[in-house]
Amino acid sequence: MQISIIGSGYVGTTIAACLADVGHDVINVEIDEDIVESINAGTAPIHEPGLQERIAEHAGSRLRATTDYDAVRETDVTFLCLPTPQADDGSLDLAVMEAGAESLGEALAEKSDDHLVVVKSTVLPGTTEEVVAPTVVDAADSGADERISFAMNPEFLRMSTAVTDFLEPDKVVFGTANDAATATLREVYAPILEREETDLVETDIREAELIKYANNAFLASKISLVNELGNVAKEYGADAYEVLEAVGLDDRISKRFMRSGLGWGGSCFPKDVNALRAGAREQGYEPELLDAVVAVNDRQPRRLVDALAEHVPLEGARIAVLGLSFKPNTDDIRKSRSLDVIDHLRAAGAAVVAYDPVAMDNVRERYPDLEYADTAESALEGADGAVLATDWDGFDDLSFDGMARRVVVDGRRIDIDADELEVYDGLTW
Ligand SMILES: NC(=O)c1ccc[n+]([C@@H]2O[C@H](COP(=O)([O-])OP(=O)(O)OC[C@H]3O[C@@H](n4cnc5c(N)ncnc54)[C@H](O)[C@@H]3O)[C@@H](O)[C@H]2O)c1
Ligand SMILES: O=c1ccn([C@@H]2O[C@H](COP(=O)(O)OP(=O)(O)O[C@H]3O[C@H](CO)[C@@H](O)[C@H](O)[C@H]3O)[C@@H](O)[C@H]2O)c(=O)[nH]1
Repeated sequence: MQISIIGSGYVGTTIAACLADVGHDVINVEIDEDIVESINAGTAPIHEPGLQERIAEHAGSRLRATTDYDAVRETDVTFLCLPTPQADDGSLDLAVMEAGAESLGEALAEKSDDHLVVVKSTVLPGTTEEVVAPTVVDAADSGADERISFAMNPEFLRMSTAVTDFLEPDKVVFGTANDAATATLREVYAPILEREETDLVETDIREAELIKYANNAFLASKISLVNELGNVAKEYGADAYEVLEAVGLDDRISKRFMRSGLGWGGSCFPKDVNALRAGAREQGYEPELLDAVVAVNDRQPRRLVDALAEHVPLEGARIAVLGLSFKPNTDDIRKSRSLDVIDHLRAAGAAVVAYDPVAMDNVRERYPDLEYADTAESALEGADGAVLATDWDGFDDLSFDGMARRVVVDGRRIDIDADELEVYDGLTW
């Protein structure tokens, strides 16, 4: 099938490479020329396991990239993978979606065949039908509403496991308004739907939009509850990890997403929970539980720095922060809790030396004056204290010998050898 993908960021690039890998002809339409060049040269523009080899294999044949929207006319279906960021007041900012939808409509004005536009971006109920569709249709010529149809297909992939999550999902959700759209989506996903483990949910567009928010709200709430229980466990001197491991044996609860600590960050949970809160309020409903979910999460970095301050006077201290990405195996630092930790440490007068295996270039743009170390051990050299902020592989095997004071506060319950440490403290245990 001929597929175009508008926006080639974390989602657009990943799904383009994966759809090419399962046999489709895919073209990425992206405004950033560096990304376009990178894909066409066979180089992944982001760090994501499994992506580089797929882009290298298919670039120039089944996978191409361009800045020119006219390319969509050669395709049967277009996926919109544009950002849907958070506005200053927490609500959903649709400006980029609207701009992309308009460019798409203008390009489709000159296509006489039927075309399916699929919203892949995370958008609140009503957005596909009330914002995206009219914008595309208005920008195309008259009669466009007869030829162009719309669908919503939320994406559940996670950073760092994006390729396998897309190719081997628990579920695929098609929100459509007619059978032809469903049939097209079935064709796109045919190789993925062959897997027995993948459930297919076919529903209306509005439900598909809300399924994505409900999914993320549920997971973020689960982690905040786990963190609240962890904070209480620490007050009692009980080990939250032992407690929650036992709780997770109950099938209804499950063992997954039970790791307490610094809390959730990333490009999705924060903005999506906030968009849902703002959307609910707009509809006249007070989302009190979701408000608390965010409040608990926002407190964790401060709690970690307070815990460190109990062992090390922070003013003038040299503190190593290990792990800067919002989770391991990605260079994505969007809403990373590590950055909040750095802000609190600097506000308390500490000199921070930071290390991350892949995310330092991204952090450097935001903190050009921070000291960066080439290795975790060199960050620890001479430090008066250290914070473990992201649970990267290899952090369980660190030597703390070079520290001036061997004080470590762990925000992620990494299995380190704490025997030689002066102080080993955990955020929630
Ligand atoms: N990142 C994730 O893990 C994830 C997972 C599921 C869903 N989502 C959702 O998918 C959407 C995209 O997220 P992302 O993380 O890939 O965003 P991103 O910011 O990484 O990528 C968006 C891309 O769109 C490009 N772009 C901006 N305006 C454009 C335009 N007018 N025309 C063409 N390209 C344009 C940008 O240059 C950028 O490369 C969001 O709605 C997000 O909530 C993200
Ligand atoms: O037990 C846990 C699990 C996760 N986290 C934190 O939660 C955040 C999010 O982690 P994860 O969900 O693995 O990563 P994302 O890539 O943000 O993926 C989420 O957000 C995506 C974008 O919407 C969705 O597609 C995914 O299904 C959803 O899991 C990270 O900061 C993790 O450190 C914890 O603190 N404890």
